[in-house]
Amino acid sequence: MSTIAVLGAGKIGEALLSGLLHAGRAPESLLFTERHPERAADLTERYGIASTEVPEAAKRADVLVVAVKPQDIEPVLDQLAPLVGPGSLVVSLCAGLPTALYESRLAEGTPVVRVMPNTPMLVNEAMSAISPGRHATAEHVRTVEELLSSVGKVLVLPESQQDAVTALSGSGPAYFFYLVEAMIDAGILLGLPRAVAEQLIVQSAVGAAKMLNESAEHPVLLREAVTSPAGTTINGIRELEKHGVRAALLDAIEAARDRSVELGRPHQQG
Ligand SMILES: NC(=O)C1=CN([C@@H]2O[C@H](COP(=O)(O)OP(=O)(O)OC[C@H]3O[C@@H](n4cnc5c(N)ncnc54)[C@H](O)[C@@H]3O)[C@@H](O)[C@H]2O)C=CC1
Ligand SMILES: O=C(O)[C@@H]1CCC=N1
Repeated sequence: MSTIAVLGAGKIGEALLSGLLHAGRAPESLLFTERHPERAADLTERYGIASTEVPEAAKRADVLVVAVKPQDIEPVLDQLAPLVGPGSLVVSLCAGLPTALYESRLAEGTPVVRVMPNTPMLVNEAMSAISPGRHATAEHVRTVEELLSSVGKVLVLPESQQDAVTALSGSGPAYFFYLVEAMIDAGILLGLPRAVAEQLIVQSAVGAAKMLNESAEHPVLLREAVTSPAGTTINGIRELEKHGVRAALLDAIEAARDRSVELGRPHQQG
């Protein structure tokens, strides 16, 4: 079995490690590096996965997954530069960072694949979009596709779409959580106990997600089926429209896309 090293075991790094274990990978086939020793010790205790340093990770792993914040990439590139080459496979999970950045800093011919996953990886329901860089072959793409398929769904897309993907599915779970949080608050406003409001809304979200996933019908039709003539739902919809919630979502996702572009800008070539 191949060895995978995650460089930077924060929220998404942990989600990947945990998801891979959940999918049946042996802890011995996984490694991670982490700059905070207490965090590293905690992860090793919880998951039985060993932490290491970048040179050891580069030596032992077939796949090096970079999962540090985009703002922390420079020292990682400096460390990787003398250690990786065409025989390695570098997978970047970093928002905004182009494969060209890695290619310009690592040995000529180093294959790089850019991925935008999301935290539902923790429960095997990730949505990941993957884009090969200049030196990544179909085989490299297959390797990354296989890896991420074990923790959710995968699409292979051109890298030019990665900033939009980041805004939609990378950040998307946060917007659903935000909506759920606001709806629970509404339950509190109406006088329901918090635990009851939570159960009502979370199960409604799970049910709605399942219908979206399993029904062949468009979301508009699913919504219409809940919206009875002169019923309750349409009164709520009128308020959502009055408050411009649809436009707010368009703006929010566009702003997230813009930030992804901005995160990559200092590293733009030429
Ligand atoms: N959190 C999310 O939902 C998603 C995050 N991402 C991307 O994943 C990357 C990580 O994001 P998060 O996990 O949220 O951030 P985070 O801050 O939770 O994790 C980053 C981890 O990297 C460690 N780190 C930083 N520099 C290091 C170094 N030189 N060596 C070893 N460890 C180092 C930090 O100590 C931290 O634990 C970002 O680039 C982000 O754009 C992508 C998709 C979703
Ligand atoms: O907020 C962020 O920058 C990261 C990337 C996508 C989701 N979380």
